[in-house]
Amino acid sequence: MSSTLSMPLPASSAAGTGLPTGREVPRVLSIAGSDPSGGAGIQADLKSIAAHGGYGMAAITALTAQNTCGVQAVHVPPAAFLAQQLDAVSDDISIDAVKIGMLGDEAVIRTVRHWLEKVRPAVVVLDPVMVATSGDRLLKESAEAALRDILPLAHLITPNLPELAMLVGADPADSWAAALEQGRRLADATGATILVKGGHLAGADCPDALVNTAGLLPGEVVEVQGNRIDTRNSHGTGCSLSSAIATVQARLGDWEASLRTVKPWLAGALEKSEQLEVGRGNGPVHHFHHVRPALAEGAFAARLWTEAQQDLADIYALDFIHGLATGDLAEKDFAYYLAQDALYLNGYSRVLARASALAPSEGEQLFWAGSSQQCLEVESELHRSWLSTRPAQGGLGPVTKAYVDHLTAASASGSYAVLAAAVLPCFWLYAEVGEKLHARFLASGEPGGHAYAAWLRTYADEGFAEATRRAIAIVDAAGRRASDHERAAMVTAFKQSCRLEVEFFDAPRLHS
Ligand SMILES: Nc1ncnc2c1ncn2[C@@H]1O[C@H](COP(=O)(O)OP(=O)(O)O)[C@@H](O)[C@H]1O
Ligand SMILES: Cc1ncc(COP(=O)(O)O)c(N)n1
Repeated sequence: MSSTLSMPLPASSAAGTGLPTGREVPRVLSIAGSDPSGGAGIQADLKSIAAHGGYGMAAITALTAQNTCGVQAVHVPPAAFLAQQLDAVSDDISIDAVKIGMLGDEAVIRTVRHWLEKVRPAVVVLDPVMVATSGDRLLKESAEAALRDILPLAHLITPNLPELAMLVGADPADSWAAALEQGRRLADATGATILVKGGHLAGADCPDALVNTAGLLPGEVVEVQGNRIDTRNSHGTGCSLSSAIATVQARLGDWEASLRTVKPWLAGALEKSEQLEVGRGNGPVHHFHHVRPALAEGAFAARLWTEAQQDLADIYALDFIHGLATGDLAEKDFAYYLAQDALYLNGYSRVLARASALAPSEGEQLFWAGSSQQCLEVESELHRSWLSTRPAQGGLGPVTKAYVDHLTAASASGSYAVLAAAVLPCFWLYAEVGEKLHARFLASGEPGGHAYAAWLRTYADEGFAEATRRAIAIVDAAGRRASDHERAAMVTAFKQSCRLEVEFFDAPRLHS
């Protein structure tokens, strides 16, 4: 073991205070090697930093040619150029946290050491990278002593078990207790906090622990439990963990809280790693597993429209629609349809009023309130004109009741988004069918003796078309804001209404 281990360099003053920078977006510098396959090194660091809301920077210590199967080559550029990179950053930018990864050789370590002594960043996390997951060396054996010497300049050191063993000059720990004991020894020797990681142990658990023997933590050992994820995609876990914890520490100033934030994220990144399908070996983790892809404007409405296509096709195939178009529809069927429409509109108006009550903005509140009023006006117009000359057709029909019940249930769900999705088909499908029927009527030369000519002309209402466009835009925006769960409920409510639109047009055949 290096003699310098017993003579730790003084850590920077901020190390002990653990004061958070309080910055919303910490500026985090990774000093590490490049992994062109994107899973480890600076590439993993920049993703991890961004995944935790930091602003990532990177000074490159070494270039590697590697992929998920192993390291093919390592090129360490002149250390003087690394010094230039580091100075370029620190001369211009306040750095809230530094993460140090692969250092490569002694000259690089010396350069980083001088820079750390000069700049004294408030948070320094050092991952003593020596050997890649694939077993390839990333630090020259001759540089191991120099690496030990730089450790006291770090506030947190994050060795895996083989690295921990090497740093304390012992055999790799074969139990968690032995690993913690080695962690204590390294904490004693460096004055830093050690993150002892359970990744290389066997068993269903995968614990990590912070170890500090200088009284910086609530206890000498602070353990954070975790379950072992069954995956071989562990390429870059150490890099990802250390840069994530540096970022969160810069914001929180509390190592335990930072570890408790980062560990579940890393577990999720390991769990979702399969989704990436990167490489044939030990694949990378999914750094952004927690970020849902944003839906583009119109994308959710487009999805709903796709869902509605079968119901639209079913509507066009109905005898009722066919009869309305040709004028051959039995008068009693039409009368039944109108009477049910009037009853439906009354219930629909109440549900739209509820949408108005739940609306998140005054504009939408006004839209639904206006639509609700419009419904009642159309209803009374139906009674005044079309229904005044036709005998009453009994009470509430079964489909009308089912439709109004469905909408009422959607309004009782309390979700504005679900309610808006449920009321949309009455705008959208009705406008679509009306426009088609009207166009067909015009194309046929508006035959004079057509029994439903006056009704078909009412379909050419630009005001209703405009209201429909607005309703679609409102539901689209609500869908984009919604959680996955709520969005799925919106689709279900929308589809149910589409189905009921089909049944509503078919009801006269069955119930008149
Ligand atoms: N299979 C796994 N399931 C859950 N967490 C893991 C797994 N493997 C590693 N980890 C976690 O990933 C981090 C890195 O650990 P480790 O694999 O020991 O280090 P390294 O990547 O440096 O070899 C630790 O937080 C560890 O607990
Ligand atoms: C450039 C670089 N830095 C670090 C590692 C170690 O990562 P891991 O041991 O997690 O594969 C690596 N493979 N490449």
